[in-house]
Amino acid sequence: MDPEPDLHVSENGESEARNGNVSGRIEAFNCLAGGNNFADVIQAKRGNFADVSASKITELMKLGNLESASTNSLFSVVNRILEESIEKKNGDVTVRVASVLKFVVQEIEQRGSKQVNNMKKQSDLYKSREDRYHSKIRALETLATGTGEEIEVVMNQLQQVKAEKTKIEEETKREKQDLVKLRKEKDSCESQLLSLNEELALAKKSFKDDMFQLEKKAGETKEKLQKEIQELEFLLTDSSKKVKELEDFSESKFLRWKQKEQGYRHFIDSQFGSIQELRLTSNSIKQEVSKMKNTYAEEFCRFGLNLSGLVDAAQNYHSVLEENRKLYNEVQDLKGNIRVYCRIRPFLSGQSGKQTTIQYIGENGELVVINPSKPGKDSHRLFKFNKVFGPAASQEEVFLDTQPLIRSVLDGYNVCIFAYGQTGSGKTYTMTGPNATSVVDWGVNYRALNDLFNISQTRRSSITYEICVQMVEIYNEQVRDLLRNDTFQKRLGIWNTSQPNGLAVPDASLHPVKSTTDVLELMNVGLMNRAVGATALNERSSRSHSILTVHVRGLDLETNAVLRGCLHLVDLAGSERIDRSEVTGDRLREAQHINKSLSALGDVIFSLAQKSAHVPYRNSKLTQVLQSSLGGQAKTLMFVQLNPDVESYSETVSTLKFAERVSGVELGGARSNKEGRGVRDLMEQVASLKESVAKKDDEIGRLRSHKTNGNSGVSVPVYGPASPRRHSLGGIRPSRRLSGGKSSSEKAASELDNSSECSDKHSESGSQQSMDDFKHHKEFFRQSRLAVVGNEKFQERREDLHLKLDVKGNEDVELLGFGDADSDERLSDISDGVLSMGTETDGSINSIVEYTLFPETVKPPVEINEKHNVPIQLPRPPRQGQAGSSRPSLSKSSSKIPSLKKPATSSSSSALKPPKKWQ
Ligand SMILES: Nc1ncnc2c1ncn2[C@@H]1O[C@H](COP(=O)(O)OP(=O)(O)OP(=O)(O)O)[C@@H](O)[C@H]1O
Repeated sequence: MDPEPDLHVSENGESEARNGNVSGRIEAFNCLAGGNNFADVIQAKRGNFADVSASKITELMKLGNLESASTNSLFSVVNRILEESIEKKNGDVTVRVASVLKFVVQEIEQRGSKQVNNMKKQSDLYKSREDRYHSKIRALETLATGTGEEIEVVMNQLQQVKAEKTKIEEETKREKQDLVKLRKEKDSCESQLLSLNEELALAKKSFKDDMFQLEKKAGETKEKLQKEIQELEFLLTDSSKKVKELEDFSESKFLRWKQKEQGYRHFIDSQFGSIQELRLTSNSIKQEVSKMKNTYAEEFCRFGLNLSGLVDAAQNYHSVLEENRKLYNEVQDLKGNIRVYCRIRPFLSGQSGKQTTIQYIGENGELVVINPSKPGKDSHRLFKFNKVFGPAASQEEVFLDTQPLIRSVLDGYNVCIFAYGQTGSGKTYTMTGPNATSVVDWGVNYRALNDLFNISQTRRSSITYEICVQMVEIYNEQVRDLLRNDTFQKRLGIWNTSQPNGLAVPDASLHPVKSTTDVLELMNVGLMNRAVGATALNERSSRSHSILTVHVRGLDLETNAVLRGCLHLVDLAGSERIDRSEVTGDRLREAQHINKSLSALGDVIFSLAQKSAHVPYRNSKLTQVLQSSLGGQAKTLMFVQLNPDVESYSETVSTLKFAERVSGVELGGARSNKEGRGVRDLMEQVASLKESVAKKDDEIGRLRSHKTNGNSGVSVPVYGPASPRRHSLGGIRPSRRLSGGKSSSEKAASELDNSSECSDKHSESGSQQSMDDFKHHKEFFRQSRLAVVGNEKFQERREDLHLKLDVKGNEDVELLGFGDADSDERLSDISDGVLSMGTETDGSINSIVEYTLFPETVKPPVEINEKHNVPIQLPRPPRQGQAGSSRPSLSKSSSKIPSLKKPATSSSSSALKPPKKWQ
């Protein structure tokens, strides 16, 4: 900090140097002694200069406060004012600031001019002093020339003066320098002043603009406020009016409410009275209700007890239904009905927009198809089968219902499963499956064999099984072995009788298989060899019937009994009409053959349904191959495949009609091909009996000749052949046919009675041995008749034995009960002349039991049609209390089980009508 100068500048501009220092004086000039006062004022007002009123500032200026302020402080004041004014941008402040600035600038200017004047005056003063000193020097010089001493004094004085002079000169020099500095300062002040002026002008301008804007805004706001005030005033007047109205209204309402309140009070009083009354009555009602509640609770308890019984019954209803279904199937099994499962193919990819003919699929095998293109009364058709599988049914579901049938092959039954339906309806899909490599997609064939292997493995400790397969196809009425490549084109012969070993095509190669893998390999070979072609209905259509035959031979390790089962798995060729498949040439020939063979299949089935004496198996290779499974004691299952497309409606209906006829066919109860030890013992017994009979015959003959020779006087009557064999062949059979009313076993026993009587009568000297043998035989039949009621298998043995004794001689032993002979003994064109006799029973267990238990319900006697040597069924006398046959038809039996009743369709009776056309 500079020391505060103690120099005063008088008003007339003369400065008095107290310390004799010029620069100090100039500083003192700059830092006005009285400036402290103004600076204090400014200091006090710093940052709040806007609040200094204009009058006060003018007052301050008038008082000379500014004059006494230093230039630096004035500049700093100006700066601060400008900064603040820029910050605040206040219009009023700007005006005041402008005036202050003007004043300050004027002051600075005045000072500058004053300083210049002072400097001039000072330099004049110095000049005059110098002149005086010069004259003094000259005077002294003149004096010095007078005396030496004086000279010395003068010289000293002169030196002093010179020193003073140099001092003054130095001072002058310094002052000059100061002057230069002051000038410079003045220049900078002036330039600062200029820039300040410019800034002031700019600030003025911007302040003016701001002012204008603010004024404008103020005007607008004022207008707005005025408007709002007007509105508010208007609202105020309006609301006051409303308030008045409301007051009036509320007053009138208040009056009305008061009136109402009085009315309600009256009403409440009266209501209160009536409530009291009601309370009393409700109390009495409550008491009554509680009494009633108690009685109801008691009754509910009683009802609950009764209902629980009903609930149990309802819960059992479904199991009963299921049982009914099982029983129905069992009844069908016992009758030997062909089982029919219907499977509907889903629409294939790209067929999603197609209309379906399937309207309803029932749980109990009901199926309703409609013809959407021909709506009307007759557009709906109802069919009923053993089971209907919808489009969503999986391969596994389908097989689950087929499994029991396949398992019975291991118990020695013959089973035939075939798929029937138009081209592309899914026959191959069901039988083989779309992809042999995927187990999920496996069809019935693979699953069946897999199952056979699995079961045979689980039974291996008690029964050992051998399994062999054959695979043939029937293409254009030629049978081809699909598993023998070298003889692929070779035509195979078909045995024209049912073979004891179940080999319908003996020439076809027989392949032993030990695992499912073996089967898969063989079947792949077979499928590759199958004749396929494209038709308008299917890209890769099977143009042949393929037959996979599985032969099973089981040896019971305990009893040594041998089981023989045979499983035919048949994938028929498409059944569509020729015109639909749009084929010509070779394809036409194929289609004709296919249709012919399917038609022959229909004829056979129809003949079987009608129990015709003649079954035309020979009309096609297909029926010849399947003879053992269609007419024998086999279990048969048909898959009816349907294409749901509405365009296939007529095919679908004709397929369903065919299937319905098939489902009505009774083949007779299936029989197991079991060659047990008991049977073998019996056969041995029979053989020894026959031997002893033959011996007796010889003996009798010998005795007779001996008597004739020895006693010529006594004539010995000559009888016909005394052997039971000849007797049975000649005499017994016709008598059996006409005997009526007796069961086969009884008849056999009576025949034996007759024969023994005959022996007694005619061989007076017959040996005791022979008599014993016959008695033993007779006794055997009696025993077996008693046993049959509880033992069906024994019954079968007995019948076998009866047939053996009755029909044939020694050579029949091999065929008894083990082959695939037609148990109904219907006359087939294949067995013409071999099994020419009829029989009283249809060979089924049912009928045998029926004969045994109800001898009066025997079948009508059969007469021989002389011309054709064919047995003719005579009308059967109606059984007591029963109008029809002793073997109730399906519809009759099902009428006893309401849930299983067949739908009353026009085609339901068709099983008894000859088909117009099978295809
Ligand atoms: N249940 C099903 N689920 C899915 N696709 C099926 C089903 N049934 C059939 N298909 C498909 O329908 C098409 C025709 O089936 P498939 O070849 O088995 O008929 P098909 O009756 O054997 O014909 P063809 O008589 O010409 O041999 C095939 O593409 C098959 O994969």
